[in-house]
Amino acid sequence: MNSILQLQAPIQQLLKHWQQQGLITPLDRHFALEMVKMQRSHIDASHRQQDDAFLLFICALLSQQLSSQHSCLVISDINLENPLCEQLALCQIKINHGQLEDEIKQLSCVGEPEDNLPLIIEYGRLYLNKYYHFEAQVAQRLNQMAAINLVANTELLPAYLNDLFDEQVNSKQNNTNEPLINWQKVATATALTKSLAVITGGPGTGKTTTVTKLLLLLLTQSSLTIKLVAPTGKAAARLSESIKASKARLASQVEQTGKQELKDALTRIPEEAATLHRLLGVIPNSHTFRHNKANPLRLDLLVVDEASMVDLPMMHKLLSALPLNARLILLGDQDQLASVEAGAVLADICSGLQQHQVNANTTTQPWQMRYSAEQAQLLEKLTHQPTSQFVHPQPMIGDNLCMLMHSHRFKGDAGIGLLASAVNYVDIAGIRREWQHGHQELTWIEHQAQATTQGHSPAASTSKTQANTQSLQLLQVSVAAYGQYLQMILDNQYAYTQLESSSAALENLYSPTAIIDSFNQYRILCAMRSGEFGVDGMNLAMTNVLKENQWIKPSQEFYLGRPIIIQSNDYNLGLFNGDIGLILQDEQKPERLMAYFVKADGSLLKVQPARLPNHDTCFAMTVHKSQGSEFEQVAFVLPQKPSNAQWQLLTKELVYTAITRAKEHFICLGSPYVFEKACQQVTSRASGLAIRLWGTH
Ligand SMILES: Nc1ncnc2c1ncn2[C@@H]1O[C@H](COP(=O)(O)OP(=O)(O)OP(=O)(O)O)[C@@H](O)[C@H]1O
Repeated sequence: MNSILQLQAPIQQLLKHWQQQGLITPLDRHFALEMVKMQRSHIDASHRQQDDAFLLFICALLSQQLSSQHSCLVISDINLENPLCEQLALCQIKINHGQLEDEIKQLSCVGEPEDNLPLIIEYGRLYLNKYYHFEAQVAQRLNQMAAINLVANTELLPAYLNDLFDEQVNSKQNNTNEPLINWQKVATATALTKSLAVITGGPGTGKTTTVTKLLLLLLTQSSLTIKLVAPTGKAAARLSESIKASKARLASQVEQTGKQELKDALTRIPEEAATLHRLLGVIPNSHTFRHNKANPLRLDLLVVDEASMVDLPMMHKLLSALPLNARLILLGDQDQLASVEAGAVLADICSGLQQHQVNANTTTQPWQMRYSAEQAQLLEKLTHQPTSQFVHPQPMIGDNLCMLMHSHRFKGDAGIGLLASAVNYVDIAGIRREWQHGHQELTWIEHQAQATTQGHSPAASTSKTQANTQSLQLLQVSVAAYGQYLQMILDNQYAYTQLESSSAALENLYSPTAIIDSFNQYRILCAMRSGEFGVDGMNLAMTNVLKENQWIKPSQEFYLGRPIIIQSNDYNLGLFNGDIGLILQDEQKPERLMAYFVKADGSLLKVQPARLPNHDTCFAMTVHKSQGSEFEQVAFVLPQKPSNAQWQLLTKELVYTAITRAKEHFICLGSPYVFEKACQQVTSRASGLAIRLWGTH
């Protein structure tokens, strides 16, 4: 018990009970006690025991919320069934829902936005002061930028837009009777007319294609300093690759126009993307960045890809460092897992377009664009697309948004796209239909009580494998998939032994980049970290089965072919949380092993294994860590019998994110019950950002 703070016996009992039941963590307890201490310093000694207990209760609830990545506590959502409420009567506390907000406002450490107090209440939400300011300032800046209209050349732009957008795509969009709209064209026009543009959509809906065309048009009009960023190194590398590919595709279209200004502008579209951390300028061992409000970034236009991964504190830092006259384009998929840290900024920005909550009975499109009459008219003038049907009396920041809804990556009847869409709409009948359809791109492996061990595959033939036999089929697939990069490593090993006798062997060597590319074709993604079917269990199973098949020799920590995922940042080495590499023979000195990583700009980073920061093996990784990456084949592993705590993590967004990491083949090891129940758990993060951007809707 805190030595300075003397709590009365019932309150001590209450705290003890909460902790024993695992309802609060030591951090929650510490935070709540600090608030009580502070309250005591503000009120006279005659304070009542109920005051302490009530404050402890509210602070424990708030702290619980923050640990679950919510930005605040929504007071009307406080559930009196919450186990924390049991035993409150011991301290003579009665919670009266109707008066709860007023009672919280009476607490001396709770204040209004302008008060310098640790807790702030606004819009029926209780915030930690710091989070309140993050949220309020992010909203203020977004609203400010959203209101800035740019002068669009209505004489020239329609012709350019026609040059770049093929009207034929419309006919493929959907088979409803709704007028077909080329949303990529509309999104480009949106970003040409607004200082802030948010272009969202699922995988392959053409976000990069659209932004490349947009940059092309902008660069025909003026020379701009443009920066491309993404939250992780992997996502930045993908953005860079996608922009290059998109430019290459655009080249022939531009050529056909015969317009020199377009040809010139195409060469000026930047291709290199950096991580957000790199852009903002990391200061080692500090949470602050070199670029901030006092030292803004030097750029005219910033494109942020994978914006769903940007958490509230990071968005705050980014917007603070953005020059006042800069333009911002956010790209991302609002349906993916929300950021690892607090907030769901992209989902909140898009929330005003939501027509209804997605639930198990919904199969209709839940989103609809929301324009002001002026913007709809301008967009129609520029694009000749019928946007007026989406005029809304309260457009708010709707004028700045565009949602792309048609995936060009997955052909209309491709299983991955159809399954992802059914999961996204929580369409259980659709999910069952897609699994039963027999799509080539989808493979279902059922968790079974007892797996058969017939067959002579390497995995099945082993007796020492520690993995549960239920995952044998998956291990066989994984051995075959990982065998590709491991074969390249073995070929290199042989070639190195031949180097002395034949210099021609050098030509046969695979580069580290080629081997890492091959490794990145396939990945096991687990819903959980721990347990037999979590990352730890699957990594152990893979290590054993690959060893028994003599692909690897894991007798020492850093063995040839070991995949590594970095778990913490090391600014000196230039390695960051989530970076993935391989232990390979050193190209210069093949007798020693080095860890190789491909960085965001495509360059290779070679590090002595002993110097690696915190890391793990990475045959399997969590779905969370896979955000921003894609693989040809993905094997998604669900737990067999989730515990109560594990059920909390099994959400629709997790399943959707796992499926959409796969480009060609999606395998799932699970049970239909767990898969479907996970899809029915739709995440919602408590925040006030949506209200600040959209008002109450
Ligand atoms: N209008 C279109 N017509 C035909 N194909 C298109 C169109 N737009 C995009 N594509 C194709 O779809 C694929 C995905 O496009 P793009 O990379 O722009 O999508 P994205 O939304 O950025 O994808 P990701 O989810 O990977 O970020 C590309 O092969 C691209 O050529």
